[in-house]
Amino acid sequence: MNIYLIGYRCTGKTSVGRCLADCLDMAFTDADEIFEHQNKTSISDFVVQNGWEAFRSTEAQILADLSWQTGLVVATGGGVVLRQQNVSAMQKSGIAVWLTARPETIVSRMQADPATGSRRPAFGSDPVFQEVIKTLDQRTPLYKNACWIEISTDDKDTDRICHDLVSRIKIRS
Ligand SMILES: Nc1ncnc2c1ncn2[C@@H]1O[C@H](COP(=O)(O)OP(=O)(O)OP(=O)(O)O)[C@@H](O)[C@H]1O
Ligand SMILES: O=C(O)C1=C[C@@H](O)[C@@H](O)[C@H](O)C1
Ligand SMILES: [Mg+2]
Repeated sequence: MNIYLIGYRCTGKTSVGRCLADCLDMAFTDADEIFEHQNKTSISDFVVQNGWEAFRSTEAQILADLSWQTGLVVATGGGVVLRQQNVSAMQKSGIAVWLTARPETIVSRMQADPATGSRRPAFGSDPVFQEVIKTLDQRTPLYKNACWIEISTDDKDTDRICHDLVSRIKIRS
């Protein structure tokens, strides 16, 4: 069984995922890192050259490959729920945990993280706060539908989130 961390940009999928894998003695993997490694380019450069649909297709292929493996904690990309085939692959091969955060939290983490320029290209021309509100509005039902557990990451450090998550996974399984 795999544990998939889903949620918007900067909700902490990568940070919490590493900690969770350590705590549960599972292997950690990050779909965005695999993407950049396989394509030998940053996500931002890939999207500029090939567009978002090409990104989504490659992302789906990576997810499908991971879903054949077991014992993984997978930090997914923030848009993984946009394709139903990804949701089905996650549900067949494990459980999905939805990490949430307020839009203000997301924007402040995005602005502080040096990886934003290369990993989190804008979806359009909206100012970042508006983009976050609009995209969360579209995706919230998709995250909700895909997940087994939902956990807020506001005002908590990664260790605390990880600890809470381990307890909740143990109670529910
Ligand atoms: N609980 C937290 N408290 C404070 N800062 C956090 C927390 N979780 C993550 N961060 C910070 O937010 C930034 C993004 O974190 P991370 O890369 O784990 O998010 P992500 O959900 O994997 O994002 P993406 O979808 O873009 O891959 C990092 O700078 C990280 O240190
Ligand atoms: O929210 C999104 O659609 C994305 C989030 C990142 O993790 C990357 O997967 C990419 O920038 C797309
Ligand atoms: Mg990540």
